[in-house]
Amino acid sequence: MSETFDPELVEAARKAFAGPVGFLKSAPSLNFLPDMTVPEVAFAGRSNVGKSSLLNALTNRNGLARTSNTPGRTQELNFFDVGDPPRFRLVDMPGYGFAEAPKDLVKKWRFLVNDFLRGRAVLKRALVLIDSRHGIKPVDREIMDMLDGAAVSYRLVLTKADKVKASALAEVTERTAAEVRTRPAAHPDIIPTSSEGGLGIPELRAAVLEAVG
Ligand SMILES: Nc1nc2c(ncn2[C@@H]2O[C@H](COP(=O)(O)OP(=O)(O)OP(=O)(O)O)[C@@H](O)[C@H]2O)c(=O)[nH]1
Ligand SMILES: [Mg+2]
Repeated sequence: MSETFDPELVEAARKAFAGPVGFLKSAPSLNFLPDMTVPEVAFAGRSNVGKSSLLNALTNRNGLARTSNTPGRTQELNFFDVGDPPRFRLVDMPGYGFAEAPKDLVKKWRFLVNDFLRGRAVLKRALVLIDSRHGIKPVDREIMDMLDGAAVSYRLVLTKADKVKASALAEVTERTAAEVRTRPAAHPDIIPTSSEGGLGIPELRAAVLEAVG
């Protein structure tokens, strides 16, 4: 189910995210990653699920991460530093699983999960975003299998909550929580969010701050 966060953590997270945010680097390949000096949280999910929009909502900066109606907008790993000096780093990942996705993108994703998500010591958590209207899809299960297999700690976040009725949101939250309960590396609680309406944004900030310690 959804979770209640300590108000002090929520306030600390609000302050942390209100500080300077800078685009650090776009990494076209795993040979060009930033140094491992700052703890990281990565945003994963199907194309068009709202990863870049959520990153903008969290940092309260429209247009920081580029968003688009066309699936496949984000093609590289994009790193954003929060705080100066940086307190943590947010990683906007390319989306997976869109219909027109070239085969090599699926391969690229396997590679990303195996080599980036598993191999990066500073990566504290992955957030796996799920569209509130659709719930978990088979391709999300594939990604969760990889994360469980690689023992990468992750948390499921519902996006676009403003697009569904409250009753449908409660239902998809419960259904999603029931499914992740059996997954070893998944956090048991789900955070429903909306980048448009602001639902769940303070809570997700708190979850990020908690993950980076
Ligand atoms: N109504 C509503 N629309 C949203 C929300 N979040 C994102 N969108 C819209 O969904 C579309 C995709 O958003 P992006 O943030 O670009 O999605 P993405 O996951 O980064 O996509 P890729 O980079 O292609 O993987 C855009 O048209 C957004 O405006 C939300 O919370 N509510
Ligand atoms: Mg994107």
